[in-house]
Amino acid sequence: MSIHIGAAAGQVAPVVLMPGDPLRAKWIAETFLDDVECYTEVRGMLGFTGTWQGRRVSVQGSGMGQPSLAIYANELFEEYGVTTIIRVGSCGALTEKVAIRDVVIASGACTDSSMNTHRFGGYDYAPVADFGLLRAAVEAAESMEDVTSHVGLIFSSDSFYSPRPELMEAQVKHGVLAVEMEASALYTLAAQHERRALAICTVSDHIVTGEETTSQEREQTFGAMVEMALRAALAT
Ligand SMILES: O=P(O)(O)O[C@H]1O[C@H](CO)[C@@H](O)[C@H]1O
Ligand SMILES: O=c1cc[nH]c(=O)[nH]1
Repeated sequence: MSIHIGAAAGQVAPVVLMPGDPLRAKWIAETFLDDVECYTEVRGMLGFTGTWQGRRVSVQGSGMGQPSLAIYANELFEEYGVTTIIRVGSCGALTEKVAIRDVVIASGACTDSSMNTHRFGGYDYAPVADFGLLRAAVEAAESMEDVTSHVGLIFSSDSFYSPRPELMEAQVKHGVLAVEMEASALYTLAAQHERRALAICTVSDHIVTGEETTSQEREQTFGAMVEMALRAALAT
């Protein structure tokens, strides 16, 4: 057991899907996996292992924000030998190029977080997705007819309720498609540990049009990104 994950050695699979919401983790495990066991309930941050098309896969909630995700990603990489983490999150669209419920596959993640400022002593660092996972996710997305997907930059913010939303305008002018709160830390930690990571997010809120989905929809209806993630993780 690690401090924040109550699993014994071997209970976590090498491939982990990671939603922020622990109840989305439960829904994913119950909906997509066979032979599911819950391996942790520590702090209510649920984790499950099961099989998908005969291959072992885990689903672990990360909580909200980069400090929380970093706790789970560090423990999964360092104490459970996890090789691959794919975040399956929700996000807010920052441009009308992206619609509510579209899926954004994040090639890279910008951030306002001090975590990387601190880590790199003020130098900029460009957190990017694992290329093999990115390519496999794009190939999976291209074969799925009922979902529109986009590949590009996202913004991992420390604030859901931003005190200075106008600062996002420059990001959008430089190609950022959507905002969420975890991918930058995930990509950085995967690079540090020489493991693979990708973030795939469904648009739950549209910052331009004001459209939004309900809590229940965020928990239980973003299945296309989960299928993409499973296909990407296990194709490579
Ligand atoms: O739905 P999840 O995966 O939690 O992701 C998004 O939703 C949360 C905010 O509501 C943040 O964690 C953000 O990144
Ligand atoms: O607007 C949004 C929606 C989901 N997650 C975020 O961080 N922001």
